[in-house]
Amino acid sequence: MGSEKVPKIPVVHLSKENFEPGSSSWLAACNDIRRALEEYSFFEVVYSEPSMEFYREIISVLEELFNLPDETKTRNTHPKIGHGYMGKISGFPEGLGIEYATKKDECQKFTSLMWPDGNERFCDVIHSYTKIASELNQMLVRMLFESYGLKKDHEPLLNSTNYLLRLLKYGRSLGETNVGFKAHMDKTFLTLLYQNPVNGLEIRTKEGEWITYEPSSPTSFAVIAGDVCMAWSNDRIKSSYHRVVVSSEEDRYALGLFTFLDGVVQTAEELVDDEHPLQYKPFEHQKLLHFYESSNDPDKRDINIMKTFCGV
Ligand SMILES: O=C(O)CCC(=O)C(=O)O
Ligand SMILES: [Fe+2]
Repeated sequence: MGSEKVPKIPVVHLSKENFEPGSSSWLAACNDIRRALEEYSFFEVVYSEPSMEFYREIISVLEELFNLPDETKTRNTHPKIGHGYMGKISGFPEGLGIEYATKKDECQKFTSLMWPDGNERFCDVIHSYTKIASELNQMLVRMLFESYGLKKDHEPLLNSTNYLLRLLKYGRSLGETNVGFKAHMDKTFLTLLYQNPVNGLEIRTKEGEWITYEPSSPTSFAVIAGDVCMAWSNDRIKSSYHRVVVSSEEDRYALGLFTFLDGVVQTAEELVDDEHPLQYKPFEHQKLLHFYESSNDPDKRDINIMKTFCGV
């Protein structure tokens, strides 16, 4: 019998209510999060929300949105790639972005663009979902800082965080065998992904093996480390290389919450020492996005662009 270990995506259980910062279970979870990110750049968090009933609402409003005519969805324009409407091009899902989605008026603006006569239910559901996911993101950042012994330092980072919500649909057209998202690394600090029961998200391990994310419950989120987390952590946490391959007949819906930072981002000085010499110069997150978008390198999705952008 083979004794080879099959790599498994780490799972962390967190609850909004029953979790006292500083308690032993909190500190143990902080360390689990750090270890998961250092080892896999990715983990599953089983959270206390959303309820099953709210989960159904989320998926139902997504179906309603993607059923709108293309000429309505394409009204969602944005100068930044992936922030507005993403058409159905080969290798990518259909997507719609809502920048600053934690703000109710931004959700309202998007809703009015899609439904000029209004759609209060859509607006409320999407805004409430973003609230849940952004609170979870804040808790995770706080725990990550704490696990490195950087107790109070998470506040400036959280205060300068902006959220982009991307709504995604992977639907197979006639004749297509699968639909997906080409392998890439996110240009975020962290990304939180939530989905319907149709799987497809895969991550590549350090050993080069692709493993499928199979969420264990409707309160599971995938947590993905992005390029900015890699620079902040001085390469202790690598950016996750991931892709989506959906071969199911059923449509896959996913919601991605992407975090971007204002101002200058610097590597945490406590994470620089003789064993871990400084890898990245301070940089602006917005300039990183611009650098990536304006690069003509056909392999830019597959390489560590941080080294070229701001490597020491
Ligand atoms: O659909 C997913 O689960 C992943 C999407 C993704 O990787 C992205 O939007 O950057
Ligand atoms: Fe991604």
